[in-house]
Amino acid sequence: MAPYRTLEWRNDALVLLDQRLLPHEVRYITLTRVEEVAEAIRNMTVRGAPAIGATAAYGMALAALQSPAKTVEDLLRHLEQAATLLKASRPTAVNLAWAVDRIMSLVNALSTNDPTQIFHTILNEAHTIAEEDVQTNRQIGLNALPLLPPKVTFIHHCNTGALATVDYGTALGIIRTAHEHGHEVFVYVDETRPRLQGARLTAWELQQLGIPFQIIVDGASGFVMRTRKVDAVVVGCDRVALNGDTANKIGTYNLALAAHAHGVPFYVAAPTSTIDLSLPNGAAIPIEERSEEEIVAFDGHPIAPVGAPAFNPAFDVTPAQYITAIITEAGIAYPPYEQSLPYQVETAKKWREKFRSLNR
Ligand SMILES: CSC[C@@H](O)[C@@H](O)C(=O)COP(=O)(O)O
Repeated sequence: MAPYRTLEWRNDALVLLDQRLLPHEVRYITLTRVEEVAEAIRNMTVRGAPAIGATAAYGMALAALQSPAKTVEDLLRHLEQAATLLKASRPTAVNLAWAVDRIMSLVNALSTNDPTQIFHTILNEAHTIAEEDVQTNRQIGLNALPLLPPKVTFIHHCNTGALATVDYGTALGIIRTAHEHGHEVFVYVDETRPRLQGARLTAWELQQLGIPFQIIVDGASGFVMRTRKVDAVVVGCDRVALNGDTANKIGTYNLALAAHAHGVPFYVAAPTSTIDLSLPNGAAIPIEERSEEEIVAFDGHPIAPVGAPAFNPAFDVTPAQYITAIITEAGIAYPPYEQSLPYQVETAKKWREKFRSLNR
């Protein structure tokens, strides 16, 4: 593994592992301004729904630290602007808004005249969000264990590992937990066009964990399911609507259709911070469109003819009917998701409050 976590707070700055350079270079960048944090999220220096949520929380701490405001009123105005900037940096993963709103509601509930106290409150909450993320991921892995046979072959899409979170990972965390608990694990790793999170990042993590795998091109998953024994597809998510419709990296929907056609269980690993109960279904999930450049060129090298147009939605929505189960830190949600998901969210919230009161 890399020497430090994907993201860490050190000496009043946010340190991020630059994921654009992996797997060939391990380089960290140090950010001291909220504008830099928003840009790092936008340009995918840091990516993965839980990781960008925690990053944004630390971005709010930087906003408080860098603010020239002399009064609490001015500081609150400055923080509102920072919240808007961060939330606009990537639209699909709800963890971003979830983390920023969590910080803002805490700040708004404070009655203090001391800007320093506001900064410390934000920083503590960012640390809490980061630590909760790691525990959540480990629990998702444990919750999934009963679903898996002792010898288990997965297909996995994108990167959902330690790099996509503060540590450990969600769907990759399930694979990791199975491996740690003695299951005989093999993973087909979707390369995940166009940014190759699978070939670059998931393969890098699996190699370091000593988990056997092969990279496949995204279009190979149907053939692999048909000709080789695949026990489960596991993916992460960027936003899950009340009815279970799930937004995740582009290509997930195709994978779910192939899994359905071949009778392979399709599991979504979802921290409850990624569940958006305010949306009745997936139609209202905002889907980020990224630049054509990501498709017509790779790493600055042109692939397509000069001037060729491209359409680049970064995510798609898998209808709930193709999802066998959604695994959260509170347990396993089965259809009908309108009933099971609110229960999971409520349970996780109660645990968080209990944990918070025990640590007070
Ligand atoms: C635990 S990560 C879950 C999702 O965020 C992941 O599957 C994904 O789609 C990441 O997309 P990315 O564009 O790399 O941020």
